[in-house]
Amino acid sequence: MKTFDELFIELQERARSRPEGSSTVSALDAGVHAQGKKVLEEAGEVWIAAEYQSDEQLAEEASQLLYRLQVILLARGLSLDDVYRYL
Ligand SMILES: N=c1c2ncn([C@@H]3O[C@H](COP(=O)(O)OP(=O)(O)OP(=O)(O)O)[C@@H](O)[C@H]3O)c2ncn1[C@@H]1O[C@H](COP(=O)(O)O)[C@@H](O)[C@H]1O
Repeated sequence: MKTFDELFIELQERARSRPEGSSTVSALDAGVHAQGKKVLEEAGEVWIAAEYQSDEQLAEEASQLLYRLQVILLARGLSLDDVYRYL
């Protein structure tokens, strides 16, 4: 189990060290267009899960949306503090 902040630190480390087989490295290399499509895809899956699926499926889709959101922030060089100051 990890928190949103802990995941972001982990992804920053993946971006820095670029380990073989990392999903994050592949997603970063795919570029902003592909990253944006993933954010939209996962957001749609969250909506579908909320309307038609189980609590567990909703939670899983939400985790994927959070991951994809972090990837797009990371690719742009933003930190979580850049976002938190608007909360
Ligand atoms: N939380 C995630 C995570 N969520 C989603 N994904 C990626 O997203 C893929 C699933 O996306 P798809 O679009 O294929 O999913 P889908 O077909 O829509 O699947 P469903 O939504 O229908 O279930 C997975 O195979 C992963 O590549 C993730 N990849 C990595 N992480 C975490 O990120 C950290 C670093 O991972 P690596 O970079 O792979 O080392 C680790 O803590 C991982 O657990």
